[in-house]
Amino acid sequence: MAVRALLVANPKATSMTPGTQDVIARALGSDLKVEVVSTRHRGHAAELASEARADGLDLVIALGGDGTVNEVVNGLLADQPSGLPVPALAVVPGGSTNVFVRALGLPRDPVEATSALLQRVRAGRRREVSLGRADGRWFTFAAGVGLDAEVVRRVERHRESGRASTPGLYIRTVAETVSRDRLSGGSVVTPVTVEVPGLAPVQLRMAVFGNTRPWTFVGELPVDPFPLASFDDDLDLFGMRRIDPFTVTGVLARVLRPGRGAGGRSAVSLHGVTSAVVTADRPFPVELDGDAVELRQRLVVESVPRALTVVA
Ligand SMILES: Nc1ncnc2c1ncn2[C@@H]1O[C@H](COP(=O)(O)OP(=O)(O)OP(=O)(O)O)[C@@H](O)[C@H]1O
Repeated sequence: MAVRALLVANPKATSMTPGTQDVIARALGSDLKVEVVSTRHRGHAAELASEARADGLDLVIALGGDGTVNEVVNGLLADQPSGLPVPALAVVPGGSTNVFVRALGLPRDPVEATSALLQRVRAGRRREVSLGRADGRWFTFAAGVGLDAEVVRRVERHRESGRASTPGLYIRTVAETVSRDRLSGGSVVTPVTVEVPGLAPVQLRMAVFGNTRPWTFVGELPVDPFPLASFDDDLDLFGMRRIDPFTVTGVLARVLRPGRGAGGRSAVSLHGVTSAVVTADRPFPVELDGDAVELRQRLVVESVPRALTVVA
């Protein structure tokens, strides 16, 4: 019997065109009984995924960037009557960075990825992956606070004013945020306190909880501050005590070499983090899977093993 699937396509994702979506939908339709819906607004992908579960579909395919994947995951795992099976997730990359799908080992090119995905569907290749949760909201590869979240927030503002999402935009925004923070005496990036059970609280200017590796990419280059992170394990924490230009440049130079980790005196690295609480004196920005969410004054982060089945 053909697999019943829903393709949730974000037409606003960076590398999506109507032609790409059409070609991918037709290719998937050759093997699957697939319905195609384009998202019409932020949050729509979550609604569609939640409905797909209620309708008893086998598979939900996200076509877009990491924001679309994040929404689909949150829709699939949203509260529903108990016992309702959760459809498996598959992803075809259509965004700018596409961290989750690349971490699953699928090609970056959407057409190549569709072909690889169809082979895996035919072979019945599925795996369970761990996920993270931040104040109840699911994340697939990373949750960040401090410098990282401030940069994401600023990049989003640039994108709203028409700038394209490119590695250069991120690098310029990191440099701009670090130098403004320095000139303002540290008031641009809110310092946070991170508490992990069993360890003394630590004051950080940046903290990223990673669910897989690499954390992200700069173009082709993986950024790999937590080389032990894996979908089969709890979370990793990569933190920085200082974010002056010298420290940031040094840490960046290390994490751009895969497998080495962050290291250095100002970096904090922890593997196997099951939960953490982040607090600050004032509301601080948070990013989940590369998208800014509402400011928080306290954030509870937890690891959820074997949370979701994916075709990979
Ligand atoms: N029709 C739409 N109009 C405006 N925004 C939308 C629409 N559909 C989805 N979105 C929003 O677009 C945002 C960005 O999408 P997504 O992350 O998939 O692409 P991207 O930013 O290009 O990729 P990446 O995260 O890999 O850089 C998501 O947060 C999603 O909520």
